[in-house]
Amino acid sequence: MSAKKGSLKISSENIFPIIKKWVYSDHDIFVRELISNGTDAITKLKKLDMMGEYSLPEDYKARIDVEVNTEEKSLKFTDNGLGMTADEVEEFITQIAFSGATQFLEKYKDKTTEDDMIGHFGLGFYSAFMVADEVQIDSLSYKEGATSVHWVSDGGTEYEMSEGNKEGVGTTITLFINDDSLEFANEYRIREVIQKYCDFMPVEIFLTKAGAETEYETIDKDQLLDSDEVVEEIKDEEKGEEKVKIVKREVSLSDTTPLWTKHPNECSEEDYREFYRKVFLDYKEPLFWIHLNMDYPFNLKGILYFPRVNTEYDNLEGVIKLYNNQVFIADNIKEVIPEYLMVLKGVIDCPDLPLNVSRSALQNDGFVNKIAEYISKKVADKLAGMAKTKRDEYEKYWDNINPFIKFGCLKDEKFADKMKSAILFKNLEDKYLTLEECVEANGGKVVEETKGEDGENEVVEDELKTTIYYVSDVQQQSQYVKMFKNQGKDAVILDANIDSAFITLLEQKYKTVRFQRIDAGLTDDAKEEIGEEEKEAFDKLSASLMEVFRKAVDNDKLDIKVEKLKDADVASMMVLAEESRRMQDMMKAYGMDQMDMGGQETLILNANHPLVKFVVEHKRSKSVPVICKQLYDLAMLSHKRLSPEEMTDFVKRSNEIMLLLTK
Ligand SMILES: Nc1ncnc2c1ncn2[C@@H]1O[C@H](COP(=O)(O)OP(=O)(O)OP(=O)(O)O)[C@@H](O)[C@H]1O
Repeated sequence: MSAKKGSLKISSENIFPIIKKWVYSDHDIFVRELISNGTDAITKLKKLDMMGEYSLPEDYKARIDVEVNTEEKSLKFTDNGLGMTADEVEEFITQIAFSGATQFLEKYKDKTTEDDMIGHFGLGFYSAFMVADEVQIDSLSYKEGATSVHWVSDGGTEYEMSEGNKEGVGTTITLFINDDSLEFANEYRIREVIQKYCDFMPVEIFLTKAGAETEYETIDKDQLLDSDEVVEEIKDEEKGEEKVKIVKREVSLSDTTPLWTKHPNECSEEDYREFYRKVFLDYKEPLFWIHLNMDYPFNLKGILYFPRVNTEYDNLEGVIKLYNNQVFIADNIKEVIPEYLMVLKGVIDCPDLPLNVSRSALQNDGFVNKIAEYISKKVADKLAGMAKTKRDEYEKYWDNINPFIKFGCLKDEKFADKMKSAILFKNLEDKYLTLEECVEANGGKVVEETKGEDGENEVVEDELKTTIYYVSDVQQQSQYVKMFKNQGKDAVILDANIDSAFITLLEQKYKTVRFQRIDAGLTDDAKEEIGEEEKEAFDKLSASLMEVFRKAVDNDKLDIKVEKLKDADVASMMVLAEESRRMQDMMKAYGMDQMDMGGQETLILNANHPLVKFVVEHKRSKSVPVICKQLYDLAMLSHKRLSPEEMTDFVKRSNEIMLLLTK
């Protein structure tokens, strides 16, 4: 061919300055773009072979070679794909790719944050100019009689094309790295970038350093492969061993058949664990995983892991890596993965995703919403299935996974519906019960729909509801737990932050169930009945106790109730109506806990206890104010945390009381 010069047609200003100072924080994406172009070229060549339009050499092995030349400050990307003729370079590179890149930049040049975009697909070949002053293409097309072509452009608007000397079908793209991007002319940096984007590319990728000395390795002779280049045979007569020195075998940077592309039946438990360690660098074993594998109505493969998290110390943010045909796109794309699944770690590969559009468009994309729905459904199916068929195993995970499941139920009604019988409650004996089992144990029945004749949801009277008692802090509420156990009653442990909102959701859904914290009130079983004949005297006693206590703790609004408790060990306790507690929890969640919403605690005094009796009988004693304050604080302690001042007072007073023992 005769040498040809030309200029890239642009309407107004030059796009290259824009490309160079392109706002991506990740200039490194050119690696992904060039390697994906090479992969596409290889796929096309294989297709031509399958269609009988070309026949691949017997020993054909698809590969992409990346060569870094630190002296020349250049990078070469070579693929053995279908190659391009001079006309095709003209068409694909100087026309289509160029106008594609121009359009792309036009669209995004005003967007300053990365958040506005997803995936950055689309800039393509011209992304090379983000890091290079000059780019060369050497290509030989698969077509019969094709001659090789050499194209060069120095990042201006001019290019030159002439006959080249590329041997072997395929394409080499050479980048002469600009001074601002010299980091990419370093083999360690480039290895890192390839691993970031191309870890699971479907073609093997080899990285070499120009001018590097040949490396060797010694292996047992019986390990020798046909492809090995033998340098020397080593015989150890004494040991009777035969070894061979070979040129060090190449190791591909990409795993071309990542686990998610395999059928679940072909993967062992250890495969899943190893993949998890490798991809997420998390050496804590995952709890379990879900392998997604779907062809219809859209293509989606992936593996989602439930990580073992320590909710107290670890942050709950997971990582979901998104791929398009094994090419890494981005982490944690909220639009594709339902928010409550963001605690998981996993990979999702979806070739059908429209990745070159902005995030705001994704939010309203029906297809993207369907993917999110599908993922959510699969997770629910897996959990519900496990709860049904492997209950023991599921129970073991429950403490770990329950906050996430509850969050999911609050966020997504469909998920909540599917999880209905997979929600567990741990009781005081560390047994796990479903809601149904809990309600039945309390003599009730779960009724989901309580619609009246007019179709409206009926209000169910409290008396007709089954109450499930719960403990939110086993240590703090131990006094109540003991009382409960003594009465032969049971309660469930709900100690996650999310539980308050979650039980409210359950009560809305199941109108015949209500939840009450164990210290929300006194159950009838806890107190002795007061006979008619003693009522008057008892009321008097109550009134006088109230007066003494209110004075002692200096709070004339303090709500006090005197009861005869069956448990003689309990002198005082605090109760707070469930509605008031939920209101307080809600206020706390909205950061408004400073606001006084009324709904005070009630101090219960046990008229059967000797200390309370002492107060009644010795109202004028000097010890009475101290006893009252102490009883009040003790009741408070097992109810909520004391403030620092209250705690200081309590400790000081306790010491004073002990001093009395020494006298
Ligand atoms: N290594 C290559 N081998 C063969 N053809 C190539 C190669 N690189 C680029 N091309 C041709 O140039 C065209 C333009 O490439 P470019 O990377 O700019 O866009 P694209 O790959 O079509 O789309 P995108 O990168 O946005 O997904 C490609 O469609 C392809 O026909």
